Amino acid sequence: MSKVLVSDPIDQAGIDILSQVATVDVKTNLKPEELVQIIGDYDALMIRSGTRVTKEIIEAGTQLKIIGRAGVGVDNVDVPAATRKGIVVVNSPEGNTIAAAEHALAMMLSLSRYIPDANASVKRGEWDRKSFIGAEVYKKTLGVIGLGKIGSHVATVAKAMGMKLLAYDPFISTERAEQIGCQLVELDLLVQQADYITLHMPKTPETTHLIDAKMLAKMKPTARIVNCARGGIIDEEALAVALKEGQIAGAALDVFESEPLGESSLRALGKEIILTPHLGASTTEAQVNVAIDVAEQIRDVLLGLPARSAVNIPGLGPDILEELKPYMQLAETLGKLVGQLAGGRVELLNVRLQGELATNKSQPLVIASLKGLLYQALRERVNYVNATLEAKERGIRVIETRDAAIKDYAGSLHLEATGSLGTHSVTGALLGDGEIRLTNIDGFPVNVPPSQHMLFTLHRDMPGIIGKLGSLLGSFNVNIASMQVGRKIVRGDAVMVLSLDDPLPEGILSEIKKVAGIRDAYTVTL
Ligand SMILES: NC(=O)c1ccc[n+]([C@@H]2O[C@H](COP(=O)([O-])OP(=O)(O)OC[C@H]3O[C@@H](n4cnc5c(N)ncnc54)[C@H](O)[C@@H]3O)[C@@H](O)[C@H]2O)c1
Ligand SMILES: O=C(O)CC[C@@H](O)C(=O)O
Repeated sequence: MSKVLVSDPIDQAGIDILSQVATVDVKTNLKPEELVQIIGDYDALMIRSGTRVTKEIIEAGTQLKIIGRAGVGVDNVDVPAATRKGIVVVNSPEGNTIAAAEHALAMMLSLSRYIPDANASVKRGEWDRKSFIGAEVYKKTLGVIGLGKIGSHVATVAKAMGMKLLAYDPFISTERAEQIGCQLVELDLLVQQADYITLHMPKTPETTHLIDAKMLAKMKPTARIVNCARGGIIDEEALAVALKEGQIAGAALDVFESEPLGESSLRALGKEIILTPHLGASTTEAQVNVAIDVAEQIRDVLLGLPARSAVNIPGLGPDILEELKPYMQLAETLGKLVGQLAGGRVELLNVRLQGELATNKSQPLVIASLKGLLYQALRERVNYVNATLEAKERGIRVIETRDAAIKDYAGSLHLEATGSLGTHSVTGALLGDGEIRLTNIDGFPVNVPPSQHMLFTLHRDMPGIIGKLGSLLGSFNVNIASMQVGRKIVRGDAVMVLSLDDPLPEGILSEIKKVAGIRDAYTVTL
């Protein structure tokens, strides 16, 4: 019989499902070194946010087939390490949506009426009615940043309470926002006009400290902000200053840059702030939902069936999976790349399956391309199961073509994304050893392996340009690992593809675009 280790508190409904097919050991509060010692005995690991599944733990899990995260965020799992070892990582993308949305709404109302402090004062034996004069949300403007599953539910309920809705989400279409009753606006306008702001996007390099001192300074002095998404989207130090100096009226936080929250200037503030210990998903209903959702997937995988919400490996039959697995990685990488080159909102994705990939069996590669494309917006919430639906909801049209006659490589994949900022294309193939090669960028032939940090320029092929770019990167202490120019004619238009050892520091992209001969530049993180 298989063995499952449950290392965080999980609802009994989940344990019951696992017990149908496996021996289940519940061992919570394990130290990392204790987990490394025992994980070798287990076929599956089920966690919540309390267990950090590091590379060391994954390496020691010699029998591990699946890691199940009872919740959305897999930020506590080293997914690349699991993928390398062929371990499926599954989550529950929707099980706690309502719980998190209701927590955000509860935070907004509590903040408006000072409920936590008023309650504490009565419990201290006081009867103070003057200190807790609140504000109504009716007819006020709510700015929703991140109009995905949770943001949409918050917006729908807020509308029913008579609020006017603004939304900012660079990956959502105007039509989709209007369906939910929101006016899609730029971020600056939202923060300037909103009486209440609620955050519902993932934590990414773009959203980290998105709400910083400058952004807080743009808000109304009566504005109140709620963060039930991820810690670090708000700069906590800047927020404490803004609240102390009365730049904004209030804030309610469920999530923190570092959890559990340690020493923090936020704790010293008064009734203008509410702090909860990451309780967004903590309802009985949500915990039952996520436990059942993830336990069923662990059960299925242990029985040799596909998982329905795999973050890393698709829920396909083992035979097709085996055949397509290397190409799935290619498709996802190309999707990530073309999405970042296109920037902003993508409206159309053209996927051309070439050479031996031009068969019906390759359809999952279209899904993998979409998963890669949507990763920028949705991070671990997009998977092979929901990618098509998420794309449809975002108004992304997908055109799939097949061309068996293109035989530069045994099989290759060409993606073209058209969005609000223009059209970009990438082509890629696999070498004999399974290594990915980018073979064409925006119509220019190249031959480069993808790397984590990349820089692409569109420029005029002329003497000195490579040197200028090299010294500019050097002056910012950015090390170039490799560089290649793709051109069609000498001294015509060209692309330069650079693999960098380090991420590009902020501000450098605009400097690069100023170099004479460079028309455009894009950074990509894979
Ligand atoms: N507090 C909790 O316990 C709790 C519980 C569940 C989820 N969460 C968090 O809530 C957040 C939202 O979850 P969800 O299920 O609604 O996710 P989702 O994927 O359905 O929606 C996220 C939305 O954010 C948008 N987005 C991405 N980058 C953005 C940017 N730079 N600016 C604005 N919008 C951007 C995406 O387009 C997407 O529409 C996530 O961070 C998730 O981890 C917290
Ligand atoms: O309570 C939890 O397990 C975390 C919930 C939430 O942040 C998630 O990512 O699903």
